[in-house]
Amino acid sequence: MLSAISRAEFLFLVKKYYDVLIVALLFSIGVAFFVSKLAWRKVTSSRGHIPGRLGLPFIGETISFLSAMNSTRGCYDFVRRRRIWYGKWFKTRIFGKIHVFVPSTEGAKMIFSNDFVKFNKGYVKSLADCIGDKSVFCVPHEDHQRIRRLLSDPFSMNSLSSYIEKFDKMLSQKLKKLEQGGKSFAVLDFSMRMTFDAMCCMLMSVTDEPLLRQLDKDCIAVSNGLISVPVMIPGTRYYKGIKARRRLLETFKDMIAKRRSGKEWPEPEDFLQSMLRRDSYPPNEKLQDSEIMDNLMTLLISGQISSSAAMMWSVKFLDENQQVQDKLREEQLSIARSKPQGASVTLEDVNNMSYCWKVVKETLRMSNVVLWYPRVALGDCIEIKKGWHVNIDATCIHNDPDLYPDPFKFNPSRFDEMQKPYSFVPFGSGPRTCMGINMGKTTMMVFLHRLTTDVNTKLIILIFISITGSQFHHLLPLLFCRWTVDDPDTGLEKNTHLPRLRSGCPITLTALNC
Ligand code: HEM
Repeated sequence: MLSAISRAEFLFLVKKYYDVLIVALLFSIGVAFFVSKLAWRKVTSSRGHIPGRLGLPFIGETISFLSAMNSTRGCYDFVRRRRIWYGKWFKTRIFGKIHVFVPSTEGAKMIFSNDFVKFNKGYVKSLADCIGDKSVFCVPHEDHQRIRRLLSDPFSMNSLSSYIEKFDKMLSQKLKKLEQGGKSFAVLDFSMRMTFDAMCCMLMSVTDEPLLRQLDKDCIAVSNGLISVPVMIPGTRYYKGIKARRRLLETFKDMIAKRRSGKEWPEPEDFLQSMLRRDSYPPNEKLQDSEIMDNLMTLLISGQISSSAAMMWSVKFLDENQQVQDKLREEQLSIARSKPQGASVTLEDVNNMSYCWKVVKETLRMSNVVLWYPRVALGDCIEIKKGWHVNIDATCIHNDPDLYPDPFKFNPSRFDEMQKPYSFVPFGSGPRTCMGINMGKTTMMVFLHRLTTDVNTKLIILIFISITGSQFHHLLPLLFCRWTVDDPDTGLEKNTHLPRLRSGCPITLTALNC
């Protein structure tokens, strides 16, 4: 079009109609402002204000929140109740801060896509004190990008591939022992230990059992202190978290010193080594020791707690939905049959587990191991004021019957259909999306593979099937490893920000059901 008129003609038109152009420009700006205002109004509430109760200054509804935290219904009960009283959008005041719960895909989109621009991560003092202010969770925007980029090594496809094989070997050995023992065990304890050991091996090549258990104990104490009252009183979660952090830092410092002096040199290179290799790199291409240590802690804790809770919920949901379990077992057995006896699961196998991935997605949708994602408004944004906390309520989005018909039914096949944007956000979205998304996903899939296929009697059954003929193939899923949940209690753990069964979901593995 521009080429159709000459420069001189263009200048002539601008000169002649400049007043019309200015009016058109101002009009467009006005329209854009009006449209964005309308969009945000639609996002917040049709009534133009956010309902809710702020209560007394500072205290607000803190006591109700703490009492929900301290109940076996879990802290989301606080949100659930207010949603019944005020509707989907509501505001409240907790520990002196105003919080708005954002329950819609439009709201999630608005916030996720404006991360660092209009919103920043919201976190409490105890979190920064326990995990460290150099953690990727807490650092400001400028450092966040660099740290995130430099932390990406363990999440490359190569690292993931070797992680899967190591994790699988570890897992199948431990499961076999448990199945032989025939005793009840809590899935949560088991999955916490498995994920922690696998992360320690990958990040720092630690395999020594006493050291692993000490690190594990300290990381759990740090994780328990993340959301606590930040006062150093002996016996409190905060106190224990800070003490555990100091012990962890000592151990990490010791490890770093040994590696720098050449006393330890892991082969193949692990995450810590890949960080130390950068010692002579320019500042923006390496992490300082304090950044390495805070982020080691961050990866160990975030890698352990969310994956292990999700693994526990998958066992619970599959136990309550035997048809889904059978369908999953069928898929997993066909993968197991296509491999030599005793071979490890590979990344390629995981990529072929399409139904298993749907089971994992449905588990994450229903369990909501991260209930909501906290952000702070960096400026006024219509009804939201600067400094207010906005919580993207993933739980509400995942339970929305308009997005997920019959939302409390465990139905992995609902993921046969494409999801609407921002309607499935168990790993967050945008620049702060979970860094371990593939690791978390594959950890769960390898776990489900072993749980549904692995038994010592596998070979005997295969021989039996091949002798008796292929017409019995459909019985195969019935013959493999099954489990029974030994405690039907649905109460949740108290005083935690993660929904986890207080029973830890005890199960007994049974090799044969015939
Ligand atoms: C099923 C397992 C997992 C779930 C459901 C999960 C979920 C999440 C969620 C919801 C966030 C926060 C997003 C936000 O605030 O917007 C997050 C952040 C993060 N996750 Fe995960 N996660 C899982 C596994 C892992 C694993 C295995 C690792 C690492 C080994 C990991 C490392 C991280 C890190 C480092 C962040 C902070 C990212 C940032 O702020 O830039 N996660 N995860």
